[in-house]
Amino acid sequence: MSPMSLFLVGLAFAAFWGFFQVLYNVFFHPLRKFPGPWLAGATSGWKAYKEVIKGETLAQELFDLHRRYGEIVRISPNELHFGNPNAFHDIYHSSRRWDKDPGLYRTPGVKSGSFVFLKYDQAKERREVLLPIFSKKAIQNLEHLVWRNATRLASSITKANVTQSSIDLLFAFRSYTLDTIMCFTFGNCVNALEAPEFRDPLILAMDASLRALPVLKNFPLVRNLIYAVPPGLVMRILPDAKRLAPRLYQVRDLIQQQLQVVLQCPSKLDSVSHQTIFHRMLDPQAYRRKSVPNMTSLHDEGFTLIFAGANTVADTLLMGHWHTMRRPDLLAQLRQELVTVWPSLDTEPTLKDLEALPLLTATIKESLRFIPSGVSLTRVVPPGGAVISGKHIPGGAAVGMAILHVHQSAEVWGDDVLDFRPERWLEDGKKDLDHWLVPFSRGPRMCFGINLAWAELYIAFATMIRRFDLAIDGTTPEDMEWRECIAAYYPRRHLHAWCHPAQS
Ligand code: HEM
Repeated sequence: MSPMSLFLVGLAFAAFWGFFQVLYNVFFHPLRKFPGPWLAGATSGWKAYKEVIKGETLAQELFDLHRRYGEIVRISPNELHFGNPNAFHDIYHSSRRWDKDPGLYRTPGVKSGSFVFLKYDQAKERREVLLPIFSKKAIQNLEHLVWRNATRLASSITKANVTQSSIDLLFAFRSYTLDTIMCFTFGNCVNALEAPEFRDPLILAMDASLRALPVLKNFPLVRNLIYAVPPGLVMRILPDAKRLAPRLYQVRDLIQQQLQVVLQCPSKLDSVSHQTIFHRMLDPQAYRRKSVPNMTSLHDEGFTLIFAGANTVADTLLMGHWHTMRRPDLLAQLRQELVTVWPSLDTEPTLKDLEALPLLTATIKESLRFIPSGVSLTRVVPPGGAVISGKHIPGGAAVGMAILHVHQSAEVWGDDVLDFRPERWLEDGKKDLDHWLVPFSRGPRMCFGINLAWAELYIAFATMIRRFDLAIDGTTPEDMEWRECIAAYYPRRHLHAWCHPAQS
């Protein structure tokens, strides 16, 4: 058979297979009775089209889809999205140790990090090893490290101020959180805070690589190819490689280099005053089975911890500062409150002092409510099915709910749900709001960096508001529109602010 005939036979076979799949999805699939756009139920191409070709944030469109189709929407042949906030607590309940969905969690191309383990048991084993370095007590003992990075952030901003430039707060906050997570986990920070204009190569590479994630999430074949084939070959065979591949590989390489710095010179760890992932993961005594995982596991854990820990905190700071700067009255009240525990700029307060400030705490909670988190954190319903939000869902279905849909539910937060109003946290009878604040998710796979995150948030908010007179430099609400790329990607001009040193 000639190559052309072979090609035509292949094409015919693919067309037949595609047709057969659409028929199955529409008429025989266990989820066929769930409502949603017809095309979404028929083919996963609908979601790919929205997320990759149109570059949309599906979570935003889902508000409209839930209004049209009800509280459960079929957004892919085997995936349901829930719109009722109660469903969040059903899916991410501590008793539900469901697998993570490979469709989403294989996207980063690593398999053995806390964030990407599909099975609860694997995640639990690793969590037991790492939890001691992320416990509340461990973080309290290391708050000086966070303060040190916040002070470095302030001094880099002050230096930039001398040249009369406003600050790119997205990259400034990401530099602060990247240095902090690197210092905690690797004991070796990249000094992103000292990079000119906060544009460290790792910051730029991590940001640019976000754009590749929707492609990798929606096209498993592409991603398997990209991760399996050596970079040089990928560059030749992938049409969009020039834009996508170098950044992805750059991030991996840079993190690998950081690991190597420590692995090749273990004595570096002697000067680190705290336990890092190296101390924990390479200690056989930390494991029930008393054996340590291989180097790939160490790399995967480092890689995912950096992604899980850096952008999330920075994006919360970004949203919080954007909204707070738009309310000068709030900024002034926060400054007043801070002065009570931080009267002279020469002596910083303690984390405990900050935690006792009601308005600061409320502002952080409200910032966490505004976190740009639109990804549906999909889980696989176990065989036999489960009841979610009062409905029976067949086993094998991927189910999830974007945090955005809990945080923007008017039913929970009231008609002013879209207003940034920290005061809501201070009003009487609003204690139950905490139940609906779920930025770190809930249940057995809930974030275990929560204590570090809160410490970073308190210390950075306090530093920025106490040390600087802040004002937005030309950023518009359109600039702040983000695209869901598993993490948030800001395609327009980043939030820029004037940060003039405050009088002591
Ligand atoms: C404001 C900051 C943060 C937010 C909003 C946040 C949010 C989340 C969410 C929603 C999850 C659940 C994801 C899922 O279900 O797949 C998660 C998991 C995780 N987070 Fe965070 N996170 C933050 C900071 C951090 C930090 C600082 C670390 C530091 C190491 C961290 C490490 C992790 C890890 C390792 C997991 C995976 C846990 C598991 O699957 O068992 N996070 N985070």
